[in-house]
Amino acid sequence: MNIELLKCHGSGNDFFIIDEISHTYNFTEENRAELAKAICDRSTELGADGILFVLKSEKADARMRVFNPDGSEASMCGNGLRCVARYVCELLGLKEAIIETMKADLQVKKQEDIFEDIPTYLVEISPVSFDLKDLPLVLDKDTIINEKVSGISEELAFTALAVPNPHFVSIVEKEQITSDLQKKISEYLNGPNDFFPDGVNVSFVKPLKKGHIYVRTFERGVGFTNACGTAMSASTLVTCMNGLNKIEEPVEVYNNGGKVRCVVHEKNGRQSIDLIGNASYVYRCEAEINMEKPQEFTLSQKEEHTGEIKQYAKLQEYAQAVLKEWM
Ligand SMILES: N[C@@H](CCC[C@H](N)C(=O)O)C(=O)O
Repeated sequence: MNIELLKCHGSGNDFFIIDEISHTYNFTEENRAELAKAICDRSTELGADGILFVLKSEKADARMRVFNPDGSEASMCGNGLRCVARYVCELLGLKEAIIETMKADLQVKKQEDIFEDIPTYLVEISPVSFDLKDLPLVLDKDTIINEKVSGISEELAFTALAVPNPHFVSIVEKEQITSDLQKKISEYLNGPNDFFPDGVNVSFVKPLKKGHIYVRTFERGVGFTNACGTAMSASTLVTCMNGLNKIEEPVEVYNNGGKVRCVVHEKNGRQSIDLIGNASYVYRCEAEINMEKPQEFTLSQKEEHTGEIKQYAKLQEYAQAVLKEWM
């Protein structure tokens, strides 16, 4: 089977978009999982943090399904949704759209460029839940908000929230960022453990100065990535709950792949977050894939988006310089 792939990224969190609106691939569920394992494998010519399948929707402008490199399906992906937002808006000639995801239909909108000549989209991150059953996190209580959980860390306090994919967030100091603590906790919680039966995305957040934070995430089904959009959104909310930032005010969120902007909203006691950032294209190619042996693919017609790559490098350089100064 010949499959068209579009390599894209949001904050250096990179994905392949597979368009099932314009093409009929007739993937089975097993095909999707196996395809993710094969083409996201970084030891191959391809490699990515996930696949974004873009499908027709009966109730929205399009539907997004996200698969992690380990073949698991994620309920949401913030950086991926910005890329899908751009793809769908350009495909359908729209400035805003509604995208159906596993648990919610979400609003996406074209925005003013976050940095010179960087295609920028705003995506809605919601619903938010602190109910441990929604992650799930197995503990004999309903929520974990800024609490130490015995058996996970005696040192750090965490907040558990679903947006709606599961996140475990701790506000830390620089020493904890540079230590191997996050790796140890994340690997434990994403292996066989008594707390998170489905694994969890684990983020360390370092406040830089008012309105600016740094977030690093170990993603479930992936490992450390340059950035995780839902994690940066969840982390911004956690900093607002801690009085470090304010609801309705933009927060600049730095990450290892660049920067985004998050705005937390609260209405009738329910929170949602706007995640605003780049949706960049890297290259397009065609892959000849035998679904019986997807790891033995061959590639053709690679076409690079060199202008976008160069432009994004400037944003990255800027973000790195800020981090060097403020961390
Ligand atoms: N990178 C994503 C999140 C992808 C899914 C995550 N690994 C999970 O399993 O929940 C983002 O940008 O939000």
